[in-house]
Amino acid sequence: MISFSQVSKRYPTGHEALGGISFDIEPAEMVFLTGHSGAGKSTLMKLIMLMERASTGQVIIGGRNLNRMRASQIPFHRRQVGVVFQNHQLLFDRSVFENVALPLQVAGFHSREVGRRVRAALDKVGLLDKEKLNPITLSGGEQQRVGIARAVVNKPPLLLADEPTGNLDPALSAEIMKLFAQFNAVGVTVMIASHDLALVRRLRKRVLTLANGSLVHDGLLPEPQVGGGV
Ligand SMILES: Nc1ncnc2c1ncn2[C@@H]1O[C@H](COP(=O)(O)OP(=O)(O)OP(=O)(O)O)[C@@H](O)[C@H]1O
Repeated sequence: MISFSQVSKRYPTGHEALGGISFDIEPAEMVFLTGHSGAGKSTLMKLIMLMERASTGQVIIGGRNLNRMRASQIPFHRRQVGVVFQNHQLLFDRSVFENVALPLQVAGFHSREVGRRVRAALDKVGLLDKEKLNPITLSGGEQQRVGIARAVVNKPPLLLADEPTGNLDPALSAEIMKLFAQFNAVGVTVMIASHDLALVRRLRKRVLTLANGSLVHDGLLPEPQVGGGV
């Protein structure tokens, strides 16, 4: 589903955010992306969304080579990739329903189909009874759920989340991760950037770790050493 082959990204400032990264993620895998601040996590996700282009190397998403993708094909590509941000980027002058409906309206769905799909997405994140509310009246965890419903409403095969639990307490963070795992269980490929190593470790999924733009670990995180000795 995601294939990076010797991918580097140098910004116009001259800063190399990623240097020679290679990895493959199969359809329906769930992986975490970790690393220090500035390690290159957001840059890697921006390459997948085609918000940035690789300087060298090859990025293939869902069988399509992004290096060769023309500008006219980018909207179609973006519809295949649901994105969840830390600050969820909801519109506070619209209802929960309207926020989740946006991607479908942009894609030109008929209003009856929009209603059906929005309610299905809100049901999946447990917010069906809040559709008429303004998201500003919701808790942080509920707002993040609205962001997730919006990301999955047109059923993308790939879901990316950049620090989706950054502002949430541990219990809410675990709930949000459970939601991602549920989407993954029905076949969605999921990639989540997170600083929360304790939470990531508990979920026992593959972890890609970046340091200064290089991939320094790929696999399960080792269990923490407790107490030392034996
Ligand atoms: N548009 C840009 N122009 C120039 N440099 C950039 C740009 N975006 C990111 N960088 C630099 O590239 C490096 C990687 O940034 P990136 O945002 O990918 O890191 P990150 O791992 O997501 O960090 P954080 O966890 O703090 O979000 C940083 O040194 C950053 O300053």
